[in-house]
Amino acid sequence: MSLLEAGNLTVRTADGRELLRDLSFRLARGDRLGLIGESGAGKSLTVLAIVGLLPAGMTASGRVLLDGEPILGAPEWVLNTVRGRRVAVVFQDPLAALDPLMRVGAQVAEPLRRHRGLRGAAARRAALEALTEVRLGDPERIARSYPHEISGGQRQRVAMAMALACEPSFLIADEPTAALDGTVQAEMLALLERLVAARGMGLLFVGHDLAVVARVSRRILVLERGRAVEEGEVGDVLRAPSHPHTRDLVSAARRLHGALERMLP
Ligand SMILES: Nc1ncnc2c1ncn2[C@@H]1O[C@H](COP(=O)(O)OP(=O)(O)OP(=O)(O)O)[C@@H](O)[C@H]1O
Repeated sequence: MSLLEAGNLTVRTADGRELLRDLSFRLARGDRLGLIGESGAGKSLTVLAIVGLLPAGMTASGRVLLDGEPILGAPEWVLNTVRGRRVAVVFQDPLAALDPLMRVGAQVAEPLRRHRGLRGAAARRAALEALTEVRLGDPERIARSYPHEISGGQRQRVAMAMALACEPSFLIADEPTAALDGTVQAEMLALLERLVAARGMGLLFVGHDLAVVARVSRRILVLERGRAVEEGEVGDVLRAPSHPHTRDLVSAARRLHGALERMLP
């Protein structure tokens, strides 16, 4: 059985416009699928539809199964037990996931309280462990800080610690490194790869940068204007892209890479 299965997933606006059309894919436990496409292709709506967080007025149809259990259209109380415990999402902007008025440690402890019933010292200890696992130096200090007192890279690690605290089997990372600069981005990707491998989680990695998506994914699904246009193993897609849109993405990435190579001594 797949960890996640999306079948004919379609998202419509209130006035009936289809923003995502007939998207179908499967993800096995421990597998890594990259979802790539230009701005506006429908990547974020795919993520929001899976976790039942579409903007007001939009509706999703089709199937989304998690471990064989339908979650699309499931009542809110069911989704509340799924989100954060079985499926976790890390978004591009960690500030959006963090409460500016709450210390980091208390925020990381929150999902542990809600889903695992941890309280007091046990919750604090588990939160510190979660912060240590994402390789944050001096986790005690970080736990005492407010979000604005730590760097952007540290905030994204905190968001990752929150996402992973309850040991979900499925992680969705929606452009998690897009707001970070080069070195911090590379460190974050290495951390993500290590944690996904160590825990055997399924990963849906969303991005617009082919080099980044190809690095962390085993398979890749290309979206164009709300439709899947190509799917395959990363190596195959990079070597022999079959759809014109994929060919454009690959040649753009090659040009960028080639330009860098030429600038190097
Ligand atoms: N709240 C909304 N109301 C109306 N249309 C929306 C809304 N959110 C997104 N859309 C439209 O849906 C389409 C897909 O948007 P989506 O955010 O999923 O794209 P994306 O691939 O994630 O792009 P980006 O890389 O820029 O985040 C776009 O045409 C966008 O304009």
